[in-house]
Amino acid sequence: MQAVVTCRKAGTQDVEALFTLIEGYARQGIMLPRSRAALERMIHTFVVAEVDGVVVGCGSLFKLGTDLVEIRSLGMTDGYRGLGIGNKLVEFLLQEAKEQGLHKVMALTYAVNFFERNGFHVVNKEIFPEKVWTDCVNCAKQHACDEIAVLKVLN
Ligand SMILES: CC(=O)SCCNC(=O)CCNC(=O)[C@H](O)C(C)(C)COP(=O)(O)OP(=O)(O)OC[C@H]1O[C@@H](n2cnc3c(N)ncnc32)[C@H](O)[C@@H]1OP(=O)(O)O
Repeated sequence: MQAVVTCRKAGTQDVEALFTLIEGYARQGIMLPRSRAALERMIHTFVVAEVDGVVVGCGSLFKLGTDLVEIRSLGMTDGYRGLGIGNKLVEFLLQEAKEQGLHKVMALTYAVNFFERNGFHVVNKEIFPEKVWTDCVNCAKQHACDEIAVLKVLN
């Protein structure tokens, strides 16, 4: 029987799964760490992907301005990468952004090809307002950021 993949908004019952997933990538320097308390506070910004009811991926939308939002904390658990679930999560996040009336979606990432396949293009980091960099104070690489900025403008 084929596995059922679904995307949905996260709830407080997902905090532990999100914490574990993000912590794993934070240790590899791919994501910023998020405490359980912070996740609880920001849970309304998160979406999750489930396979047969088990959380295998997540992503979040962080509002940066009246029309600009950032995709953050996007990742799959081991064994679930490369199965098209990331594409589904991004689609879901873009739909969420649209419903919130936000038409410019950006991300800072190393997975540039993945975002390009989802209709984003590489842009100069300098085009974003100062506000974008609020989270960077928590990043070990803040003075040597090598992530690439990508942007998608929604119709
Ligand atoms: C803003 C941020 O949060 S950036 C952090 C991004 N997260 C990470 O780097 C964590 C590690 N990676 C992952 O968790 C996942 O691989 C993700 C989120 C990047 C992509 O999710 P997946 O489910 O693996 O991607 P999916 O299977 O939908 O792949 C879609 C396409 O992107 C490509 N792709 C997937 N991951 C990557 C990557 N890291 N770099 C480049 N291309 C990629 C795939 O080859 C695939 O191409 P295809 O459609 O021609 O086959």
